[in-house]
Amino acid sequence: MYKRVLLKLSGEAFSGEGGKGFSEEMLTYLVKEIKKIHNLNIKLGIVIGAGNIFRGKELKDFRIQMADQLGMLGTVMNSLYLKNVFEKNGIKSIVVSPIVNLPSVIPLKYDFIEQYFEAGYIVLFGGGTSNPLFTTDTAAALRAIEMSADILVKATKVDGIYDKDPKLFEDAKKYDNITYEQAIKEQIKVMDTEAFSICEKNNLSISIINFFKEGNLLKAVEGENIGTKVSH
Ligand SMILES: Nc1ncnc2c1ncn2[C@@H]1O[C@H](COP(=O)(O)OP(=O)(O)O)[C@@H](O)[C@H]1O
Ligand SMILES: O=c1ccn([C@@H]2O[C@H](COP(=O)(O)OP(=O)(O)O)[C@@H](O)[C@H]2O)c(=O)[nH]1
Repeated sequence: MYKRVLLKLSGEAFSGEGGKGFSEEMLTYLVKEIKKIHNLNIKLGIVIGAGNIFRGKELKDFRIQMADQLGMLGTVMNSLYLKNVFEKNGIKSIVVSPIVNLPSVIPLKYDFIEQYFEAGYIVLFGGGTSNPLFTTDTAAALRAIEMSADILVKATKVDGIYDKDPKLFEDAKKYDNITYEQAIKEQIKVMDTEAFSICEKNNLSISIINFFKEGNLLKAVEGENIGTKVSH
């Protein structure tokens, strides 16, 4: 079982696939899935996207730098939202972010992260990488390395990495294992090339799983390869 896990959650984990906003049903499901791994006494960091609010690319009339800043703020909003949901369910968490100064957001300081873990908090990393032109996949890779995670779990809406987009091609074939090199060469869209590259350089394995299948998150943390594992 992995002991230090960075979980990348799409904003769609809050809204349901393809949706916007916050769904009560989805949040109940999210809490149930998180409780299964939180009880295992692992050090858990979470990077949340903002696809349920803004994705920079979706704001067509905006300059991308502007749109991406809205996206990054969205990730902080989601982090605070999740902190509140966790609180109501007896789960201790803390929001850290380099981009905003708010009373319930703690500035990102590497030296303190371990103390939050030791005190039993889930650390919610908001604000992405703090730079436009990136996505939260890259932020997840960065934070995973910074917290010395054993694994980066990308919980998304497909069962893993396929030889082509499974949402578009019925005959797409899933890889159980793939190297970073192959993922980059084949320009696999499920995660940014930057994220693959950061993980490759730092020898951090990635587990791509379908978040919307009950029990998948627990299995991934227990080390079962239920989706696709990206490694050397
Ligand atoms: N080769 C591929 N294997 C798996 N998924 C792919 C592939 N190419 C494109 N995709 C698409 O990538 C999507 C997941 O990426 P993305 O939408 O960025 O996830 P998230 O919002 O969870 O960060 C899937 O819905 C899938 O349709
Ligand atoms: O380092 C970052 C991370 C995120 N974003 C912006 O925030 C949005 C939300 O993140 P993402 O698309 O990764 O969300 P997800 O698809 O995972 O819900 C992105 O589209 C970007 O516009 C950004 O500019 N820099």
